[in-house]
Amino acid sequence: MIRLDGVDAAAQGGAVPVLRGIDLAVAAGEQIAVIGASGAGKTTLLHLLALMHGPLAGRYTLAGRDPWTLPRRERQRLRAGMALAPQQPPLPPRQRVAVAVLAARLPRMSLWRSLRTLWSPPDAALAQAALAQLGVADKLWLRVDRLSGGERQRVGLARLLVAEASLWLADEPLAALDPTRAALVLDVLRAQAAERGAALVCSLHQVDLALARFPRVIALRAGRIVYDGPPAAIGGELLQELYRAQDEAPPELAPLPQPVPLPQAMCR
Ligand SMILES: Nc1ncnc2c1ncn2[C@@H]1O[C@H](COP(=O)(O)OP(=O)(O)OP(=O)(O)O)[C@@H](O)[C@H]1O
Repeated sequence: MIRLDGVDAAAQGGAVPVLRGIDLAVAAGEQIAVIGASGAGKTTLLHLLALMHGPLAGRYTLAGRDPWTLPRRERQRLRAGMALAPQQPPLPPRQRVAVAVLAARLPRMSLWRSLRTLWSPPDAALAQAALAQLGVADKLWLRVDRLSGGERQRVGLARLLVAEASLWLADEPLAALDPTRAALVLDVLRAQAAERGAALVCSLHQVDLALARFPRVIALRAGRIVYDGPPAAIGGELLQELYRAQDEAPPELAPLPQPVPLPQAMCR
């Protein structure tokens, strides 16, 4: 489905390489977790896969073609086959949840149908079914700015379920959820992606869930893939190495200056 060969890439809006020498293949219907410390390049990798920006070096191949050599329209058509759920879903605050969810289907719709969807969503039942899977069906007609952080995140994920995409990219989809809800939501994402035959690439800080629920795990450290394979072969040493910066003792702080005693007159 997708191949990256020797790819260097900057973060979106950046110019210097954040990812270096990335070799990676994503097959149709595969489920992959991407782990790594903050700043390791997980979001950049997901954005790169989603065709949000091209590589600085190396080659991106989708279904045998390099999308970055195609006309923009053609590339947009390829992009319409992918759905990205960003860390913070960019949902218009005054929009109804039903409209926000169904907006994920707009790239595949005619102009007339997309205008109708935004005005009076004809597929509200579809949005409701997706929201129900994620435990937020009762929010269908609520305004987006009335949602809690965790509800908002699940509305963002409901967009994957309705998007009719063959590649789902979820960037830290559990960040705003409590541990019980996080495991349930991850199971729904995995089951629904499998049912629809979509590949799922998911960046996660919950390493335990990544190792327990995904058949393939990619570990990034400082923009390089340091592991790509089944979770069973990931040892404690590799995990320590991945998150080493977090384990290091904090730098010794210089002592704070002693408070200067105020003159008696100012203390009354
Ligand atoms: N617009 C930008 N310009 C330059 N550098 C950027 C830009 N955006 C992000 N970066 C840098 O790119 C690196 C990788 O960022 P990225 O968001 O991909 O990491 P991440 O692994 O997803 O982190 P986190 O787990 O904290 O979300 C970081 O060092 C970050 O500071």
